[in-house]
Amino acid sequence: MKPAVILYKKLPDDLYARLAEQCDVTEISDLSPESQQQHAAVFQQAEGLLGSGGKVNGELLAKMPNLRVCSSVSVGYDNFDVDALNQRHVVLMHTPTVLTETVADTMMALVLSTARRVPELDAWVKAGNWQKSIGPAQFGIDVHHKTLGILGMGRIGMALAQRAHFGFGMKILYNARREHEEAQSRFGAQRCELEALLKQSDFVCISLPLTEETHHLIGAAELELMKPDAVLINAGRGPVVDEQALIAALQAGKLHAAGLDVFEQEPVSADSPLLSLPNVVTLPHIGSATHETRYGMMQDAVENLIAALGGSVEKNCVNPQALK
Ligand SMILES: NC(=O)C1=CN([C@@H]2O[C@H](COP(=O)(O)OP(=O)(O)OC[C@H]3O[C@@H](n4cnc5c(N)ncnc54)[C@H](OP(=O)(O)O)[C@@H]3O)[C@@H](O)[C@H]2O)C=CC1
Ligand SMILES: O=CC(=O)O
Repeated sequence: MKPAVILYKKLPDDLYARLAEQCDVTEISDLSPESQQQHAAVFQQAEGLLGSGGKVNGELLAKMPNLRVCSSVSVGYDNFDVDALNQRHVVLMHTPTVLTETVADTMMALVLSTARRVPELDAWVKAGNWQKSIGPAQFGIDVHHKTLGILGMGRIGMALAQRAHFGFGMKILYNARREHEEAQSRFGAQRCELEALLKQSDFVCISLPLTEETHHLIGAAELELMKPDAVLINAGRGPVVDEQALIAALQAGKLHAAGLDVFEQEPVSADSPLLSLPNVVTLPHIGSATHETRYGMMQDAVENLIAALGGSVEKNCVNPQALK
């Protein structure tokens, strides 16, 4: 008999067919309490769960006594209670690597668009304001040969460093829990304490996961350490930055600009002051959102689920120890 699987994300037809060939699939819209109530019997039976977004915690696991594998269409897994999964011997699969280069492209886009004020000046031109030669009021700041500080020198941090160093001649600083020798040898990247990185960087780029340690890692005190003409880029998770502190720092002119792909609350509230500050570039969490990469992530998530349901967790598993 095929294992019962809940799918809470739309898949392209070919990937749906591949999943359905191996699993007995029930599609639902999301993991909301209403959905859990409406499909209680399906949750009760399911051995696998595939999708993205939504909290998977002890409360949900209690409704899924047969669950063996969760497969997330994301690399970040802060919405999963991994301790609760481990206790229940449920393995969690995710999609690192396939999205790395695309997310690094997005971060570089935020670096360039904040420095050169691309969205702001685009709106200015389209509003008919370009009536004579531009002057200092339209100038930006250079990116090339500046110092880029990376918080979280993992897969995405490395791909960003590659672009910044080889493409833009930038000096690379980083903060991570351990030394990354490859970053040193490939990009001459220097590992720094957080305080030194914040003081020295022209661009501070966050590619950190959200954990208890990284929650509000960047608050008022940290923003105060940054140069007044520095730019903060966050494509990790919103709550790594204390958003109220960031708003206050931007309003007080303590930073040159911010580029944000992630927010404390998503979608960001329409009345957030971040949306009316001209020096803030906002994106709707599109780090990995290209047709090619999103397809690749869904494909990996399907294969990860099938492999893990068959007992194979060599690749893309967050908690292989849960199988023991
Ligand atoms: N905006 C978007 O659309 C996307 C956002 N993301 C976010 O990016 C994150 C990173 O992805 P990826 O690069 O693949 O992950 P990795 O696991 O490869 O890298 C994470 C890095 O963060 C470092 N780190 C973790 N905790 C701390 C800490 N407390 N202090 C300092 N450094 C720390 C790790 O350090 P060490 O090396 O020392 O272990 C590691 O270098 C994801 O978890 C997700 O939240 C990912 C994809 C898309
Ligand atoms: O935010 C996206 C992810 O893959 O993590």
